[in-house]
Amino acid sequence: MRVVEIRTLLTECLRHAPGKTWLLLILTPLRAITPGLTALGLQWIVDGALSGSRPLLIGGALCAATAGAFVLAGSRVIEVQAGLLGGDAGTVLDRRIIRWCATLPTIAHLEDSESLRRIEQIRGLGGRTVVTGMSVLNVVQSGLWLVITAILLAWVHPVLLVLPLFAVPSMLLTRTASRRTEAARAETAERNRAEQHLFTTITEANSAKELRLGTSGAHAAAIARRLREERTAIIWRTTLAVGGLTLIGSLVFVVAFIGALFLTAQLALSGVVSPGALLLVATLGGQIRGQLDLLTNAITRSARGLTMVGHYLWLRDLYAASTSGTLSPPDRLRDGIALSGVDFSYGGPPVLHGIDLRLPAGATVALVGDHGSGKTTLVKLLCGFHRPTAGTITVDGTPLTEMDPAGWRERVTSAFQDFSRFPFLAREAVGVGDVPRMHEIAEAAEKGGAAQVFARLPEGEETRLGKALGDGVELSGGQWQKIALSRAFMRSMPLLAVLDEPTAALDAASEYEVYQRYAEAAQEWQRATGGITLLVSHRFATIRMADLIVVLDGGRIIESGTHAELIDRAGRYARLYDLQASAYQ
Ligand SMILES: Nc1ncnc2c1ncn2[C@@H]1O[C@H](COP(=O)(O)OP(=O)(O)OP(=O)(O)O)[C@@H](O)[C@H]1O
Repeated sequence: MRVVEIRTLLTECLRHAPGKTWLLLILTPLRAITPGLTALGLQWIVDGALSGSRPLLIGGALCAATAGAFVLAGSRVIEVQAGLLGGDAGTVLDRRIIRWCATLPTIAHLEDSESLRRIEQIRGLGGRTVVTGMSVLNVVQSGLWLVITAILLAWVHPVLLVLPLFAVPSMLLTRTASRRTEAARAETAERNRAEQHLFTTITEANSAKELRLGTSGAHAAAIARRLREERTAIIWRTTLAVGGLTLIGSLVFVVAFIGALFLTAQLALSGVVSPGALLLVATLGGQIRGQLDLLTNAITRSARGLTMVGHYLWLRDLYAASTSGTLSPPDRLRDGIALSGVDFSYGGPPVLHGIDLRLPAGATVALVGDHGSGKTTLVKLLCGFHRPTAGTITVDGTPLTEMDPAGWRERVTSAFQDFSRFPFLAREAVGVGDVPRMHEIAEAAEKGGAAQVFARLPEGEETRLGKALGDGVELSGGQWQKIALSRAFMRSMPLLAVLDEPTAALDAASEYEVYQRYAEAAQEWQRATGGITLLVSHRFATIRMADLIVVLDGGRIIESGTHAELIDRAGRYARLYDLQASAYQ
């Protein structure tokens, strides 16, 4: 039993639409008495007619009519109320889910396939809120119906009590079948997502060049075909198994039902029960399978819906845990940012080990290392996108986890190698770097190089970029980078400014120039706020400008110091520096 999930659902419905919820809570289980009332009514009508008893005939007709009226009117009321409740509570839940997904400060859930699967399943929760709630109520209704049916059958003859038992194997097999369907759904969801991702990659302008020049296009198409074939095989296997299981279950019950009718007919012939009892048993017995199907469907639907509610609770807890910090970041850094014993893993083997590092206030720090050595991961931890698996990060002595993530993010600016290509107007693509100051882009556009890009656009900064939101102008890789860099310049007083290879598409001279310009601009706010600039680059002309250089290898810090100190030490940094210098000679 998923008590927590059911309680959450009930609480949400009662909070947003108490009247409709109470009405459904009362009316739905009441539906359980209608089939029994109909069967009893029919028996009395037959017995009344055969014995000439007017009260029995009228009583039977009243019973059957009341049950019929309730089925018609009650079900309509339930349907309408459930629809309205779905609108009320479902909309609130959907809005909340979107807000949590959009504002969750950490990004671990977007880099892990299990979390992505959960998020994909949560997406439809709003629309399914009432379906799930009604399914839970239908389980209660069908359970009650079963009890009433058992009492009526036992009243005819105690042996008939075993009839519903013969429907149990059928029910269990149907449940097994629906579990298999559920498992197949989960198994195909991941392939479906991978297939969609491949389709997007194949049809995106960005990847078109590589796909056409290399053999990766054919490779991607082959993977998509394999995923589709695997998906179809899973669906076929499941459909066959599910069909076989439900057929066996149905056959068992049909044999038992025929036996029950035969027994009642014998009892009626020998005068032990009235002839009307045969109609009662036929009516109730004929409904057992259908009602048990309703029960198993209701169980399956509630299980699926409650799994979604479970995912919703997971997202809620994730959101609560990652936004638990409340402290505001300092106005200015006095000491700096310190990492102590920091380990990190993306779920597999650790990618950062025992990082002890102090980034002094007002300094420019460069991270150096081979591809995959952990530079971007370290940057992501400092931005608060991930939390360390062990160890602490403190800002002027305050743990980052205790800080309000939104507040910290407002004091961090960043430009990444995999920067976003926002399909907005050119000025907006820069301005979103600091939404409250969105219209003051001139300085940032100048410093980051976007001003040069604007000058070449047909409608200047009013030009729409990219093709995703209309027929905009497509930019070159370097031009997009200048837009991204300018966006990073929008925050005027950051405590941490990250430049993680945002200039990789520029040549070495242009990168040097950009960083020079950046360093000049940074001096002002570094003095004013004690802010730290964190550079990630593979180019030593840029790296050597930093006050502190940190060399990473396999997720560990192997050297740190100024350029001069590291050259004197003649270690890894000095060797890499010599290698690059000799390549330029
Ligand atoms: N989202 C992720 N999920 C799982 N593993 C990841 C993820 N991102 C990075 N890694 C792994 O973490 C390690 C460090 O990666 P990271 O991106 O931090 O390296 P890097 O030094 O920035 O590399 P580069 O110079 O190529 O940008 C690598 O082994 C990489 O495979």
